[in-house]
Amino acid sequence: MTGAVLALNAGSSSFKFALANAGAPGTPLLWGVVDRLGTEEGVLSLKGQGGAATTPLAAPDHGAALAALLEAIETRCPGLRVTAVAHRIVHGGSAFTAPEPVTPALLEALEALVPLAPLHQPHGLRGIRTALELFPDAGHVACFDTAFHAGKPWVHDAYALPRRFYDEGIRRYGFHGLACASICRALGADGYPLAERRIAIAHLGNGCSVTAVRHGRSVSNSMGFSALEGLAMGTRCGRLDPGVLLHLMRGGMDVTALEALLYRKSGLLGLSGLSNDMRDLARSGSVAAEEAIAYFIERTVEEICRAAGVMGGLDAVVFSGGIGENAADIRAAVMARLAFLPGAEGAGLEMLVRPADEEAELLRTAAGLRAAEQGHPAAR
Ligand SMILES: Nc1ncnc2c1ncn2[C@@H]1O[C@H](COP(=O)(O)OP(=O)(O)O)[C@@H](O)[C@H]1O
Ligand SMILES: CC(=O)OP(=O)(O)O
Ligand SMILES: [Mg+2]
Repeated sequence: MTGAVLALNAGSSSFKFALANAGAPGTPLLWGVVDRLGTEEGVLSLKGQGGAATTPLAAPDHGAALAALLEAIETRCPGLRVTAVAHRIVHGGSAFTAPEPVTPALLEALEALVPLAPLHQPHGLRGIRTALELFPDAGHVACFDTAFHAGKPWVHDAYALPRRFYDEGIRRYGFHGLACASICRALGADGYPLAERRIAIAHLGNGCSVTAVRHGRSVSNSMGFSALEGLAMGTRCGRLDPGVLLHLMRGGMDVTALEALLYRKSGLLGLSGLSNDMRDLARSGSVAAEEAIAYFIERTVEEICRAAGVMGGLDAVVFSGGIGENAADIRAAVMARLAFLPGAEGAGLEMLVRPADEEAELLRTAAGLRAAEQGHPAAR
């Protein structure tokens, strides 16, 4: 009996898990998500062992979501021995560019990055602490959103500040790396000629980014030092002239108020005055909701064009994330604007849709960790 591996993924509007036999991480036994965190329409969805089910959860926060997920695992897979847990940690900073076994020193280092990812890092770390208590005999490994982008060219890693700031870690790290890695792996498995292609991964969820991927490697990501830069997101502002920050600070706004403004009150929510959720905006019909959607599309087009420029051309756009996977009208609007781009061998720009399967990457890593501990060749 090899035991089971568990993946925990704390997103900004969702908490997800997947559970698989250690010997078959590619076919999860049970998968679940608590979605629409912080709203009255929270919902727990489960698939796999025990069948598909959805249950409403009023105003769940990340803590309540994690508890509901762990309870579902216990109820649906009683007595299962979890031998390894892989955790999505959004920010690895400059020190962590590959999966890291969880140790007290690692937790301390990751805690120091909480201010750089306030919508994610505390919840990822909460997942680790809770799972350490629940599965004390399992191996735990932290996997970083930033890691996929770690090898990108310096010009896409630096801000034009004095050099010492780069040396101090003020860099454009980029995020959504586990999602990008899962998409590249899935494309490769489908026989897509990734090694010869320039693709833009438009990860459009509650957090949104565009990654330029050439020959299967990240060249640039629209997010930067934090997961604030780039596209307009559910509640995050994306691109903003830093002069606005100076102005607001001169007007008396402190760090706490600025953080709340930029991370929690802006983006689709701020523009529409209604909701961070594209589903709500799509059915609202209000002028402000329409404008928020138009703004979202415009920024997405701009960032995909930037990716094309960076790679000297573009062969395909891959849509993923809650919006990218589900909102066909948003995809169509973005692709219509990009129709002028020639695509591979002049055949037109290709559009692909792939799930952001961060859990798949995490399960693979967890299974590899276990195999490595047992000296098994599958660890390679
Ligand atoms: N059917 C849908 N149509 C349009 N947008 C959707 C749909 N389902 C989800 N979304 C959007 O996706 C977002 C959640 O994206 P997701 O990638 O699951 O979350 P997270 O960024 O928290 O990981 C929601 O806030 C909503 O804007
Ligand atoms: C990094 C990030 O924004 O992640 P998510 O889209 O899961 O919130
Ligand atoms: Mg996500």
